[in-house]
Amino acid sequence: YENSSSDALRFLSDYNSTAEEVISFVVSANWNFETNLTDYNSKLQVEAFLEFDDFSEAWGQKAKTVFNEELIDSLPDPKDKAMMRGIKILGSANLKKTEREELNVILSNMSRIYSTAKISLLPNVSWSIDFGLSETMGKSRSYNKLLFVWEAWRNAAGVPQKKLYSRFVELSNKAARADGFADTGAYWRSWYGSKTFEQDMDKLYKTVQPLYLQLHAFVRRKLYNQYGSKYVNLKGPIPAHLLGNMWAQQWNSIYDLMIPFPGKVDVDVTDEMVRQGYNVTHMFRMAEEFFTSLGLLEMPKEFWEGSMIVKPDDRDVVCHASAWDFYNRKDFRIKQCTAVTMDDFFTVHHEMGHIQYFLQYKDQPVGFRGGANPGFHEAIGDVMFLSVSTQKHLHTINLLKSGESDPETDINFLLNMALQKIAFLPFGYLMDLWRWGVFSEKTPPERYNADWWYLRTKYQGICPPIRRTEDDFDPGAKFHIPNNTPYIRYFVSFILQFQLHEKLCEAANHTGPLHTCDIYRSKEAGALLKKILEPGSSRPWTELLQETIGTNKIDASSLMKYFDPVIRWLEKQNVNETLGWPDFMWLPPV
Ligand SMILES: C[C@H](NC(=O)O)C(=O)O
Ligand SMILES: [Zn+2]
Repeated sequence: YENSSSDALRFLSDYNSTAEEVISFVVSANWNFETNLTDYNSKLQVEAFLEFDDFSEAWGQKAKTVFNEELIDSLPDPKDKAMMRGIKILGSANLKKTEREELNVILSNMSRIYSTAKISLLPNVSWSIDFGLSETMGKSRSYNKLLFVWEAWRNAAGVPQKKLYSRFVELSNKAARADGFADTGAYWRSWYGSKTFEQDMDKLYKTVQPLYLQLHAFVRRKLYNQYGSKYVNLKGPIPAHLLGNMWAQQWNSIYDLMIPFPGKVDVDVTDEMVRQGYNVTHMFRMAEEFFTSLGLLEMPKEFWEGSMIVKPDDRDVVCHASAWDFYNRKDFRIKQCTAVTMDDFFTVHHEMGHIQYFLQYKDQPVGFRGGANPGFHEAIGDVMFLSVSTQKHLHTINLLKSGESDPETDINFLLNMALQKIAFLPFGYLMDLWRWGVFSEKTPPERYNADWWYLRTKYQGICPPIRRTEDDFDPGAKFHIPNNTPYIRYFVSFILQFQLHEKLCEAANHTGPLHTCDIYRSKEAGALLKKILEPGSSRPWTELLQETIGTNKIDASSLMKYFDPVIRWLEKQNVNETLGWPDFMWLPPV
């Protein structure tokens, strides 16, 4: 190739066809490891990632040496410019061979430590996070049993990661800085195309914080009623193990402690699913039919042949659910250790939302097979489930006897949704606030845990139920840290999904409150969604959003509109409550 625009375009098309084969090979090796966590598969996974580094280096160096900035700037199509710029980012291929190997081995080990961590409650009964531990955190109402599980999980899954993680940060930053980024966090934020992304997110969080404070005060009062004044301080942070979830990130498992109007129809249809003999395949087929009812694409046969939808009983796997694009325009899979529950029915839709996105942009060049920004990818499936979880839809699919609602049932429903969506917002925000601090080195290894708990108390208003020291590494006990999956995408998604829901409901000619909208079978809604998904990451997300839903901002007004009835109800419940946690340093007695 020489430094000419015709050669640049030839280079890009050659890259695109070669990249598919290499990426497909790497994804397969990664799949084989995550669905069978053996030493042998880890070795093959690391080797595949090293081959990908060689590929990135070869093509990246060529892009950097043959085509200069002026030429790239002169390319007429902004898509070609963007693609060329992407190829020039070498990532871990910037590192020496020995460092590349070290980095990939660390990532493989952190992933395996997390997914194989088990704790035993009884002799020869050991539980992993997905089978036993999460269920206990959701169901137990014993302060001390919750505490035992909460601490044991952090000892098994978090502590062993700490030294691996600090070395990972060094290597990851070295690679990012060689690409011209300040650190890994700056590289991750660059995917959102905003020079003021950190400020944007801080402003966005401030718009939803008042809603969170109302929910937090209400839930704290209910936990005070349940566990007493010894363990719950009505002016202090809530002990983190009492919220029904291993990470206190979503609180719907303790909804039964606070049902506003008991005796109404139960929005959690798990029992009915089991009664009707639902199996996992049926859950996947139901989700698929929701998408095809909108005129969107069905799952290809390779999906049904290749997916892993239940936990195998003969080997260790990464159970945390995920959706996979093999970048060969043929293989698309979900890996999920699915149980017949409403929570898992939600996750099936979440993961299938990713697959639908993959299918819609599969004919884009490889470099554009991604979300318009990562928050889009996390939002699609959740938007579908905002319709599926309505009484109207659950009645339509025969999981509820009546689709009729009334104001009190609405409050019940909206509180349950608030415990999933509003409770999540500070957690979704702080996960990468902590990591951006780590990558920028404001948070050095000797302050990993202290800074983590400062953010957990500052934003979530929760506190550790027992003393924490720097021998602990509590961030490591949350999947996305050892598995190096960025997280601000979920914060963006949990707000964006209500904007999309509102516009899809308009397209579906929905009338009435937003929270009762079900877009099922609306071809108009499907057509609008298709317009959002097809471009992948080939266009700036702000332009795409402006063109499709009439705004170029992530904005919480739709979320506030959806939850308005329950926020007003909470404000009434909280008239005598302290909002926030002025006793910031309070801790429960051990
Ligand atoms: C919200 C996020 N979802 C996901 O990983 O798919 C989580 O589970 O922590
Ligand atoms: Zn996801």
